[in-house]
Amino acid sequence: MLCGIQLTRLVSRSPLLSSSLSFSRSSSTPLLIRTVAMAASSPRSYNDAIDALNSLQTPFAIIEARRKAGIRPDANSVLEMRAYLARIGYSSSDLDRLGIVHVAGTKGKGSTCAFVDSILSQYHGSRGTPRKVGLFTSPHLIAVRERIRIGSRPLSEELFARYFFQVWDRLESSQAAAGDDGVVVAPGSKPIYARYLTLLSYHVFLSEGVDAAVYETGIGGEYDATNVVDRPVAAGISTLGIDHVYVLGHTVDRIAWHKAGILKPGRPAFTVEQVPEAAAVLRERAADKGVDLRVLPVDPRLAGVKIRPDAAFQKKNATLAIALAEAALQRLDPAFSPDPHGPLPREFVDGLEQVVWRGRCEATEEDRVVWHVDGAHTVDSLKMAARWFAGEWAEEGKRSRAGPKVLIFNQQGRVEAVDFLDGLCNTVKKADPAGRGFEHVIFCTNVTYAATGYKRDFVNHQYNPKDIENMTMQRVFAERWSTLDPSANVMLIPTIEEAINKARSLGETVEDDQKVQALITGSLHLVGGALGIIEKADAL
Ligand SMILES: Nc1ncnc2c1ncn2[C@@H]1O[C@H](COP(=O)(O)OP(=O)(O)OP(=O)(O)O)[C@@H](O)[C@H]1O
Ligand SMILES: [Mg+2]
Ligand SMILES: [Mg+2]
Repeated sequence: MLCGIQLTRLVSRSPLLSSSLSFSRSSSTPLLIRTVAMAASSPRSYNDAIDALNSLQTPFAIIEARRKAGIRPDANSVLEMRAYLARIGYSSSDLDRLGIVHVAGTKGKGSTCAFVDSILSQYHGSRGTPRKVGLFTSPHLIAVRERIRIGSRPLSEELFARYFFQVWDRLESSQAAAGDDGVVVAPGSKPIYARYLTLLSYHVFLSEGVDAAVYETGIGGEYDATNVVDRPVAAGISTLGIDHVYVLGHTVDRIAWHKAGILKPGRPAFTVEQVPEAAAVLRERAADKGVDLRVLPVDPRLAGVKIRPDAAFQKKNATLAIALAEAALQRLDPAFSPDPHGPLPREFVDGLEQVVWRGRCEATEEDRVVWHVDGAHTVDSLKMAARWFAGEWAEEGKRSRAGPKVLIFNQQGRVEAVDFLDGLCNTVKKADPAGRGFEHVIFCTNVTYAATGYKRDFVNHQYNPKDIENMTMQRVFAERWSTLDPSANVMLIPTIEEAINKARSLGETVEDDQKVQALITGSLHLVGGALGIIEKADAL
């Protein structure tokens, strides 16, 4: 026992750092070369591509050094992306062929993009327009390839590997020392992980003849890798709040400044209602750029449309998606004309109702456990997730099935994550008429399996390996939770697999008609790993 916290397995004995990959952080340079050499001589499979991609992650030590030196992404980041784009054979005007809908925001970017994609795919199905719809999102839930979709389906492993190495070879063979904007990137060099995937997405979509591509920004907007698009068919900014404070700044107005970087002169632009500080910055930046930014109240045409979850935040996402899809269709189909007062076209309703966006407010049930899974990882979105869980739990209560509440939580990257816990704890307590919070609270790492470590697609060099081995963050979380709710049974469990097994074993102790009500949240990597284990498969 550790200050009332039960340590379920001795952390020092856990194989946390064993991974399905052959290289370690301490020897990344020579092994990186080996990975590349292997890739060149082998059949170049999907796994080879993921290994090569993982070698492009910035190691923890370099991230730390940059942080200490105060180095942040700046205008050069975008110039470098343009240079890389040129090296793989494209100019930013080639991107015009993609009919890009560009989305930034702190929360709801991915959901909004998925809605737009789903609506456009319905249109494709019924009218043949667009010809092909592409979707680029981040991060991934189960596998890297789901970040690049065509026709709403993740790129196949085969296509991913083929295009991945085409980009790789073009970059390696390029002798150019300067991009079209004069920025020098070393000959043969490659951009880091997220930028490489962005570059790859352009190559995939252009090669495959995509004519409507929906793009989620990675971090921010102004200096984001996706911000090489000069003429999007429309830009949208979803709900703003606090996240990525090191890169974007600590206040919502700084954050809004970055996000507004995707607004482009003369191009349709939309946002939803924002907190006043954010709204003011968006307005100012839009005016500076000569952009007519429309602020959308929740679309009244959504009445009667079954959006999941049926929550205010999701209606905002859907509202933004409708406006973006309308703008894209106006470009593509001269016959299309939106009717702001009439009912939504069938394709919009079907697109919104049938969207698949996994790992967000997702419930799945087994014998003794109902799993509630949500990848929220900011203060605000965790409150949303907690509210959703509390609502679901109340419904289960009406059916007398509500067994004990179990939380499985992790957030690896953000030191401020300990402050996420208060809202989560209190929201759930408030929703229980007896004022009880989670009876059992498990903090684990994002390491997938007890025996084999990380699944390849989740290998992450960006965190301090010692912190993971010692469960440093999780210990801080556990202590905070014990203060917030002394009656909770707080546990530290090293891997996702073991955390799930623990929740299942709690299910063995409940009454026959009851089910453990488990919430898994705090990190999309946690949630993706958990879904893979719960479903015993890659849940793509
Ligand atoms: N508009 C919103 N406001 C607040 N929370 C939201 C909103 N939309 C979604 N969320 C919450 O955030 C979670 C993540 O949603 P989504 O994937 O759409 O966000 P995102 O902006 O792509 O986030 P990230 O890329 O940082 O993971 C959802 O599961 C939900 O709990
Ligand atoms: Mg984010
Ligand atoms: Mg996202």
